[in-house]
Amino acid sequence: MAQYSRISGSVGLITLSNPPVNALSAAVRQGIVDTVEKALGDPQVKSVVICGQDGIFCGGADIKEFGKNMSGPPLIPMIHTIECATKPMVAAIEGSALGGGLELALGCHYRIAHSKARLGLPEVTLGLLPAAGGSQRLPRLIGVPAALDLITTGRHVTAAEALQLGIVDQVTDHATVDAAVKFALSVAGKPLDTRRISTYPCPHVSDVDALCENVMQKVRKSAHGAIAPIACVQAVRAAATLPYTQGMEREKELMATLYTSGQARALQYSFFAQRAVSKWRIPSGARWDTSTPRPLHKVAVIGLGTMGRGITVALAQAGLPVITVETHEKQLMEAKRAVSDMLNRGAKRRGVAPPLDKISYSCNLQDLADVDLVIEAVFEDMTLKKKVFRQLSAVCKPGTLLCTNTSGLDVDQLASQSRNPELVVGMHFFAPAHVMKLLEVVYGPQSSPQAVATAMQLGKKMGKVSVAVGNCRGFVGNRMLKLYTEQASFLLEEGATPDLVDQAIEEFGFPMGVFKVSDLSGLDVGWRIRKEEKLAGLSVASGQSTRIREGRRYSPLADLLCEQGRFGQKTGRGWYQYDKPGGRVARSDPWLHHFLEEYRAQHGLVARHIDHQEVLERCLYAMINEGFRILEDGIAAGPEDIDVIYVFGYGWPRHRGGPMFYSGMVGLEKVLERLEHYYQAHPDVPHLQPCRLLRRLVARGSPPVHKWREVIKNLHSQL
Ligand SMILES: CCCCCC/C=C/CC(=O)SCCNC(=O)CCNC(=O)[C@H](O)C(C)(C)COP(=O)(O)OP(=O)(O)OC[C@H]1O[C@@H](n2cnc3c(N)ncnc32)[C@H](O)[C@@H]1OP(=O)(O)O
Repeated sequence: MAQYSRISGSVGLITLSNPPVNALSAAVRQGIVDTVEKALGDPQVKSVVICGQDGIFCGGADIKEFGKNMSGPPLIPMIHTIECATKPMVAAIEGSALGGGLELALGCHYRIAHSKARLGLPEVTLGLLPAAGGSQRLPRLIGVPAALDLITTGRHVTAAEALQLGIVDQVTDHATVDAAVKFALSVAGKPLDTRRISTYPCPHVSDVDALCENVMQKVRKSAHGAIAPIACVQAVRAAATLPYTQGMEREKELMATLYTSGQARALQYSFFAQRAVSKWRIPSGARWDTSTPRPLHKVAVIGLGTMGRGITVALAQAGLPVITVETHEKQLMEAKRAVSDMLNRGAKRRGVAPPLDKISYSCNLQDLADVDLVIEAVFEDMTLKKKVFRQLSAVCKPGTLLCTNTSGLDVDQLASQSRNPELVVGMHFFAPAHVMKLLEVVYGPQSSPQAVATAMQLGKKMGKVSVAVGNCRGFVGNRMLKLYTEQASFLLEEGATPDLVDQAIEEFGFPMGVFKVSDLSGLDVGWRIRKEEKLAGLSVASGQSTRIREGRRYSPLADLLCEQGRFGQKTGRGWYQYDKPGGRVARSDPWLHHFLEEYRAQHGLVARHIDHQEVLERCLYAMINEGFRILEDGIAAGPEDIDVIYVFGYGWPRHRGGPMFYSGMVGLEKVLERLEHYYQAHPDVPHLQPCRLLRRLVARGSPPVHKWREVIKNLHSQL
């Protein structure tokens, strides 16, 4: 787990060896302890280089070991021994030095990094802090403000930035280990007193309390209830105000609270869930490791509205040649300007050249004859999309993959319009498409393994977290969201206000409450869909009660607001009021409260007191119940898929893992009991009826989330 050799006569070389990222498992830590002892005890060795096998220094502590009984040598004394060594210790950093990996490097006397290496202390993203001395050494090395930035955000820095900050001593474009060995030879025998970071005083900051308080306030605002960023500030403050040994005590104390917290469990689950979804498998038996994606030389986007433009930008930024098509020259030119602006802004931010030359613009569908993949992003209208699919099917070369960007339309219906339905998949992007990380890749019963693999790989290339999901109304994300927003409206009917509901949701950790999101995205979008579905507007069958549609409870509140022209931010009025159309700051609206009172009076509803707990239970448990139904239906392969969709696409607080993980944290019995309670109170809301899988899991003793797949498999085999 750590190999030892002597090279260039007097350099001891320690190579961490634990593929794929050389994580510091118990065996690796033991290997380091043993090989360091060997190197220090070998009189021939005058200096030591520590590197990692296969081009990566170290991805940090082995996250799989967290939550289990820790065995093997602990990191802190191991790093302390390295720092106290009387022979120069040099870290040769290639690939990544993250978390415990960087802490190990900070224990060394020198650090040489390859120019492509990335360094960071991302523990905060796992609900932890750098507790192997990282929170105490980094501020001593680079100063408190820079350390606060790196430790509270967990961001990775490039080798160039690391050099500028003073984290590394040298950056090389050549073989890193060779450079480190050369360096180690040059420093052999030199005094090390000035190289032990733990002995450095923390660089002076004029008002450390004010600085830390300022950062604390920022962190509190952006953390949405996450505790690790706050502990990170406290740990760095200890480095700035206490001697090293006392700072280490504080680091340990803070870590002890985080290490066993539910938030750390949720964040670590989320880390693995994000990776698990890339290993997709679908009911046809096709899977990630047996399906070969199609090479993409040229792709196309049809329809350059908001979504089409964002998708074009994401494709061009991923380095793909894109041809875009709009119906009219005027719209095409408008879109070209907007796309170019977006690319220019993105390039400026990243300090690179804008990939403007990757995109060509056309009004002629015939220009798509030679593309390998098309993403159709026209208006969300089935008739229009079908027409486009028929045209594409006639124009494109055989084998071209046809993808539709839709937020919920039936992908199978569209596939039926194509000559090759096996080459059709849905690609549900989230707005703004060049920014949002989530992509739902929607497969149908006929989609070929290659089509799914290609869309998944394309998503990855665009930097997205792609999740393969089955075809159903709203797919996974929007299908669940519908139940959440529906409950929110019911709560208004029963006595809540948008302010109260949003406050409860934001306190839970969502960046924005349900009504603020609705105002932001525009109430008219859902209204148009409900009118098409004949749930709203003039086409509603006469004689139907306003509050019942298709035999179940329906809230017409959003429709009524739309009838008044209250579409949200864009009209300056919605569930809230704004200072002007397009205004961003939501203010409570007395008109709305009065409107709700009148509505209740009109329908004989008596307002009752609703507390935050009920808001959360009604909105979140209804959504979670639908998540279980989605698993039951086989639309998502496992709870991780749903959780990743919610964390990356819907603002679910990552430190709560995702809706399915959260239900396990709450306790499945409790979720079941509360759903039963609410279903009894609202029998006209069938979605509150606890579904079979939830009942089955509770009957099986509520196994942890990673065991659910077995229960789901059994359930499917009985159907
Ligand atoms: C009181 C107790 C004191 C305890 C002290 C504990 C101290 C903790 C400090 C830490 O070090 S916490 C860990 C900090 N490190 C990280 O957060 C890094 C996590 N990893 C990454 O960011 C990336 O994996 C990477 C290193 C940048 C590589 O990215 P790449 O895209 O190349 O590969 P992935 O698909 O992400 O990963 C490949 C494979 O490796 C698994 N893995 C990655 N890192 C770890 C890890 N630190 N521990 C265990 N496993 C890891 C990952 O899950 C993938 O596995 P798969 O099975 O192939 O999906």
